[in-house]
Amino acid sequence: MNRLAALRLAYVQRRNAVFSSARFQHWAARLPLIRWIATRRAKGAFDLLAGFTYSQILRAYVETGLFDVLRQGPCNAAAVAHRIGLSQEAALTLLRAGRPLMLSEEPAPDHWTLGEQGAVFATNPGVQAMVRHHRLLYADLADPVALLRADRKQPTDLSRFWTYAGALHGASERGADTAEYSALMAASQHFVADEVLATVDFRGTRSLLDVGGGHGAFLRHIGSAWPHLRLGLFDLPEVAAAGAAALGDALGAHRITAHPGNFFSDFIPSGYDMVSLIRILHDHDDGPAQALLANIRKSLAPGARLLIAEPMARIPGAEAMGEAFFGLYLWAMGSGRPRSPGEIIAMCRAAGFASARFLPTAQAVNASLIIAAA
Ligand SMILES: C[S@@+](CC[C@H](N)C(=O)[O-])C[C@H]1O[C@@H](n2cnc3c(N)ncnc32)[C@H](O)[C@@H]1O
Repeated sequence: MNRLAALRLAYVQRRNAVFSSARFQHWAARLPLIRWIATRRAKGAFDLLAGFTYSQILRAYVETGLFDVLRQGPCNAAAVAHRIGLSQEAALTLLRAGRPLMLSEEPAPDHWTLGEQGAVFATNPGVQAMVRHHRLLYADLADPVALLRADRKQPTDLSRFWTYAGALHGASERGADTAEYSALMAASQHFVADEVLATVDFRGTRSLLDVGGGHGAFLRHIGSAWPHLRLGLFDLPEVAAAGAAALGDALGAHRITAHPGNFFSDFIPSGYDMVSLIRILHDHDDGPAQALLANIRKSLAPGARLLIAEPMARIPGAEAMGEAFFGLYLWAMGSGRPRSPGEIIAMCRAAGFASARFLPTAQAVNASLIIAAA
């Protein structure tokens, strides 16, 4: 351990000893400036304690259709109850529970409307699809210690969801089982594509190959914004075929090439001057992720670029999204982990890329970006 790390460690141990002393807590609650900090910390601590309740309130808003009801205009509790199929008392409890979370608001007595957060959720089918999907993670996290002790050796609700979908370990897609995950990915894709469009200039790029491109939602966004781009979609055979057909209908078949294959064991087609990996790398453990990067690197001519877009770990201001949320999500899924930009850049260099750099985005919870050049 170097001197700086030793000093940091000593400081953190000393700080924790002070913070955990009952005398310090008593004193901090009384001194004006410290009290402000202590109150904020206490609120943070309470949110940690109670956060699962907030998420379940949100889920109830989505699953009862309460957002849709409130979206249509002010409504009294009796009408809300009738429309979402709850007793009036239960509906009122839910309306009131969502009020401090800014999901609902009561601007005039018994006139309920959407709150500030509610207005965002209500108009966003992608976020609502995520909320619905999280019932699986919630079930897997019911006993978090058991989940961790199982060391990813036992199936979970999330691993079943993704395995049926054929998304992991190179399994083939199995017909209707893919519908739920494809719809989920497509519904949430515009968050990622918007970050990419706001950050990356495609003017000098002639062709783009999306590896693990699913049903083509990412290419549809980028291809609509940049009509000169020739587009390739690489995914497991059944996915690539369905995705390319839908993309062809949307953007014109002449612009689209389907590349069915397994990105671990098949060649990645060459001739593209940009390859994208959108929400792919974090799904895979270090060995396969490194092999995938090397496979892509082999396909690229000098100067061609790789774009990686996904939620990353250790992004300032979005730390909990990375290591807390995605850390546990991917653990429960049974494969992959969120990586910091530094880790991904090191992996790109190890795969033979000449350079790799981090591009910050406005909303890191949607995705951060790395661009690597061959
Ligand atoms: C998490 S989804 C991401 C889809 C899309 N990139 C997005 O952001 O919406 C993972 C995608 O990788 C594909 N995939 C998984 N394993 C694969 C493999 N071994 N070869 C090719 N595609 C694979 C899945 O079919 C799926 O479309």
